[in-house]
Amino acid sequence: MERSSSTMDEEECFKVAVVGGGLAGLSAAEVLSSSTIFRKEDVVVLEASSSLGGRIQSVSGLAPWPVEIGPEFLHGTQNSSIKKLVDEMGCVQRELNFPDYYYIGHEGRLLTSEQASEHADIEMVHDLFKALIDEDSTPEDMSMAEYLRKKGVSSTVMSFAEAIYGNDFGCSLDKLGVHECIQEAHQWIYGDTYIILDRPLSSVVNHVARNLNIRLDWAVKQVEHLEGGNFRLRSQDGRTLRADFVILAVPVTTLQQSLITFHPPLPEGKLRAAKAIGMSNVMKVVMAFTHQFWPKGLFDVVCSDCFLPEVWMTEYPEAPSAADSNGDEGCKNPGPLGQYIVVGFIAGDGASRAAQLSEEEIFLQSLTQLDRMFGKSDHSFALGSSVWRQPAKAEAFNATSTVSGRVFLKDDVLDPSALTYLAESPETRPASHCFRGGMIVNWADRHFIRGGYSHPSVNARGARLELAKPVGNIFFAGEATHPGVNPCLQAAIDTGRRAAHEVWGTCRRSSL
Ligand SMILES: Cc1cc2nc3c(=O)[nH]c(=O)nc-3n(C[C@H](O)[C@H](O)[C@H](O)COP(=O)(O)OP(=O)(O)OC[C@H]3O[C@@H](n4cnc5c(N)ncnc54)[C@H](O)[C@@H]3O)c2cc1C
Repeated sequence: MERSSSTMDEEECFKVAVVGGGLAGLSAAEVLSSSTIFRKEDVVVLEASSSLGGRIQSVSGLAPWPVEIGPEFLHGTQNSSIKKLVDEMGCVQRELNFPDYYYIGHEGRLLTSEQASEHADIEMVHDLFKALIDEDSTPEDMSMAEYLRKKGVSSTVMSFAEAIYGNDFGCSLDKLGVHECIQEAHQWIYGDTYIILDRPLSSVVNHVARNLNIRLDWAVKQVEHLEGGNFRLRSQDGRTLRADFVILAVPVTTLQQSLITFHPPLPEGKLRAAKAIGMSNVMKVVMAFTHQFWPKGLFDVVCSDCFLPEVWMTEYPEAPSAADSNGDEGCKNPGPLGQYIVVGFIAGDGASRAAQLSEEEIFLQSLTQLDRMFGKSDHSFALGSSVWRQPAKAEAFNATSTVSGRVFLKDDVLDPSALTYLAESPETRPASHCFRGGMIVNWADRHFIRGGYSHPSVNARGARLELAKPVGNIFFAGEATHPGVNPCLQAAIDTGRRAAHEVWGTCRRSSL
């Protein structure tokens, strides 16, 4: 093995290069850097973008608190590495019920979960999913859309299933694979509780990264296996370094789209496995309001037949919490637009369709939906009402236009004449009335991510295990390599730690 952090022909040499500074890569580097066989300087994390965290990102300026534009919740409290980590960090945690309301778009009705349990179509969706998981004999693999069609469900039931399950899984029903859905349900060991933290998830990232050797803006373009047995990694801008071991902790889209090339190429089976695992688009529409216009206690609404299939309301702590005093970046009050935040969550085909619209049109559709859900009915406004700025033609925008990550103010979105109209219509248009601005985040357009998260996919049996298998001294981590079809934060941590132990095991074997 070569000496670490040394230079050879002016090339730095490390024992391990971890590619990707999301939670998976950082967890891998944390295990290795604190092990008995590596020192901090032996392990380098190469992150393509200019910040750590990957899909964990928050923005300031919308609310009195950084708003998460990626993950927001801890899914489950049992057997969970992320839960253990935030407990160790002393984070205050709040439990949430999900979903606690349903909105039936075509009927214009808002139902509590108790009322929903008496709604035949909603109950049928839950029963069909439960029966699929509990069935003794697994059906042949197919998409959930096909499975439900075979069960003869109505278009209304299909549309509930799309909003309740498809959107949550991060894809459309025609991409959701029944075998991996069953596998996920059987291997889900974390429980059903949703947790939200008193501080941004970037605090967890910073905590894991606190003692690591990190290079930002280091986008790996090529991994070359050299004759001496080690690897040369080349960045997009031509820098190089060497390492004895490589851990790839990048999103599965990076392999699917061959954004990193390998010499010699990775085995065909590895690429087939990567391509078998679906990762659809996910879009978040974050909106800031000056007032709460929804019933007290309402947290989350799953909406069928609507532009936004799910919305949730976030109330941020009024007093600064521990995170502020810890001096975490982005936690200072930046002068919020509103105290009340509503997040619209769109996945799969809905997100891809929305990405073709202008930002104005996306806000228009979202606010009109919220007005209908929570305002007194007023038949005088229709979708696309002329009080809004005339949206530019959809085809004038390509997908990139919706990911500017820019904060839009009300005036950017509204025609001046609309302001007078809305001032007079707080009851019928409660959301538009107190809307102050927002942000649209289209994850397919995040250059180094290119999608939301991996979802149960058709004909993907065994693909995650195959993706996770080492190729020589190249090891694989990241949520899509979790065998439990689990695209969550704990999967990122667990796969990173697993890859670190594989490197460690290989090192120990070679030194015996
Ligand atoms: C909108 C959204 C909402 C979500 N909600 C939740 C939630 O509520 N709860 C939950 O548990 N999970 C949620 N998730 C999933 C969760 O975010 C992921 O499971 C987790 O963050 C994945 O971590 P990772 O390290 O595997 O990948 P990533 O976080 O994607 O990290 C990969 C890193 O690799 C870097 N990279 C890519 N290419 C290169 C290259 N060539 N060279 C160097 N670096 C490179 C990327 O920049 C990135 O930093 C959500 C995801 C999204 C997008």
